[in-house]
Amino acid sequence: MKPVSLIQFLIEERRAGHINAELSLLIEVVARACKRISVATNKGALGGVLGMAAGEGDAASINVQGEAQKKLDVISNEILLEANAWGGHLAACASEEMEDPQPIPDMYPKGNHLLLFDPLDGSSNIDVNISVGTIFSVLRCPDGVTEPKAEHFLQAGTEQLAAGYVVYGPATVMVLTFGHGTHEFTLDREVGSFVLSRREIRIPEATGEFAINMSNQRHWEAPMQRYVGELLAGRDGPRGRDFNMRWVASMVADVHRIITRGGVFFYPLDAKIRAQGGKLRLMYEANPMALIVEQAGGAATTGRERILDVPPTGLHQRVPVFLGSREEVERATHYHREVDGLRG
Ligand SMILES: O=P(O)(O)OC[C@H]1O[C@](O)(COP(=O)(O)O)[C@@H](O)[C@@H]1O
Ligand SMILES: [Mg+2]
Ligand SMILES: [Mg+2]
Repeated sequence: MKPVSLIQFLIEERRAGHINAELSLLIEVVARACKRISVATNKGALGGVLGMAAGEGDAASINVQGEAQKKLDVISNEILLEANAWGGHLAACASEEMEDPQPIPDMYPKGNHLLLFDPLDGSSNIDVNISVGTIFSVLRCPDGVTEPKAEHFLQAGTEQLAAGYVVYGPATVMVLTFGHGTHEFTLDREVGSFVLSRREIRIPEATGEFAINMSNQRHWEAPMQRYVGELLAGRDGPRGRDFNMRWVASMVADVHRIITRGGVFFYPLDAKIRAQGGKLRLMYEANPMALIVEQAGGAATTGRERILDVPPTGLHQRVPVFLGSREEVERATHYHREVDGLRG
């Protein structure tokens, strides 16, 4: 079969009426920016991009989440902002690395879309040469809004027009959805273009593999203790089978494994992070991943409700995340809802 490039795929999606020309251009621009991030991550120590970003004096730079920034967090953020500034496809961008949304400069034409991104996900892994990635989500700019503020980004995940991630691993791979299936593209480094490698990905409904940071176990809520306890009990426990465990600590890499061979990923609420609502960010981590996973036949909840239905209250809002193979997400969610006295 003849290879299908990302550009050809976008034309097909336009013809099918799934996207318009402006959204197609936006995705092309994001893909181009991600190729540049891929080049920067691939250079590793030789590119001078490893280590912490410099802040005041000898201190490391801190982002809006109070987390120390890696040099590549800052570089990836700048690549995405710069690439998207002038194309006329966006009204504003919002990022994990910026407190407030960044409007498109007045000197450039403005479009009707809002782009949110986690420019470098799993950045604690960058110095040890483990996969990292970029996550993005596209929303429509509300009608009549010429200078979008944070409140204009606060739309439920069901409103996303597109969602995607790119994993910078042994191969650079983009996974994309417009709400009509989830598709994978692999970067052909010689040619410099993304090529369709899997169309209409399906996540198996059942799985024997889970991903969670077990070091937080003592802080989890009772239903999470119960659920994981049953998995760990294996063949002799109530589930009557053994389960395998994996944790990369790059959400993109963990989700990509699930998209490829099934599995389930949890970043639950725990006593340490209860006050902030969870670890992962709703608008540019949980929502795009939830749409990608649902479009591949999987499920995504906060442990209590569907992620895509969560009403957003802040640009950097955090939520618990349960996603992947439907049967396990539903079982873990049921244990939580049961304890809360909820049905389902
Ligand atoms: O270090 P922990 O607590 O296991 O958390 C790992 C999680 O944190 C993240 O690294 C958060 O993303 P950022 O690197 O973008 O802040 C996820 O990719 C990952 O799943
Ligand atoms: Mg992240
Ligand atoms: Mg990040």
